[in-house]
Amino acid sequence: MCDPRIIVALDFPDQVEALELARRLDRSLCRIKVGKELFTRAGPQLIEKLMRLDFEIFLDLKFHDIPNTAASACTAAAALGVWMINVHALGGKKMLLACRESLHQKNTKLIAVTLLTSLQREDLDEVGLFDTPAHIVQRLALLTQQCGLDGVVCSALEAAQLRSSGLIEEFLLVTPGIRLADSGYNDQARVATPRQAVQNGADYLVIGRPITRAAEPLKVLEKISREIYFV
Ligand SMILES: O=c1ccn([C@@H]2O[C@H](COP(=O)(O)O)[C@@H](O)[C@H]2O)c(=O)[nH]1
Repeated sequence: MCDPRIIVALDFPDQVEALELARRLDRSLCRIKVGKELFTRAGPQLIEKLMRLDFEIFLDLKFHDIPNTAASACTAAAALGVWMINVHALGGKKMLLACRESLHQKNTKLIAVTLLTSLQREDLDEVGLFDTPAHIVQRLALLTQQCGLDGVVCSALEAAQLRSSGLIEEFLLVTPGIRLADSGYNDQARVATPRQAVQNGADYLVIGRPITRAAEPLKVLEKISREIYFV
């Protein structure tokens, strides 16, 4: 199978809308991300339905809990046969190690969210993290790699710096906060265009509303795929 770099975030309140949109996409050009809202409403049956459409699934539940609970949740998520799952790196080293261990000999990729792409410097100050997003992302990415996970979620703005900071080449950088030159930020803060993201070294681009809210989602997906193909 080819390795499409675009992951379409299906943030919908019900599975009818989600499946309808998925059927309009081209599975050779994208994977699908199912997040908290859709999974809470539609559950594991939806994952099966999307996999029957031949999509690989990133189940984006961002587990963040004590090590035993987070690790058990990872085991349960991976048992659904999804391509990728995630946890929050701020859960700390013991949690990351327990989650990694819980997926021993499983094919599911495990990545960790560094700092949400909706956060900027002032938001970090408010929760007592007195440093730049770039520094915090860097520290959390190194910790995640040391714990043996497959990669991190970060913004594309941090990707170039991470790539030149000694992370192993195979370590995956998965970047949400992707915005087209003519689309608004919505609730995102640390954003980049698809082209900038790939130039900066992102492996996968998570794109929701710019595709799912477009009048012709497939056309936007095809356009972005062409834009990043030769970068
Ligand atoms: O740091 C993060 C982690 C996850 N996300 C998720 O990605 C998509 C982005 O959707 P857009 O509509 O393109 O903004 C969404 O599902 C988030 O939950 C993120 O944005 N940032």
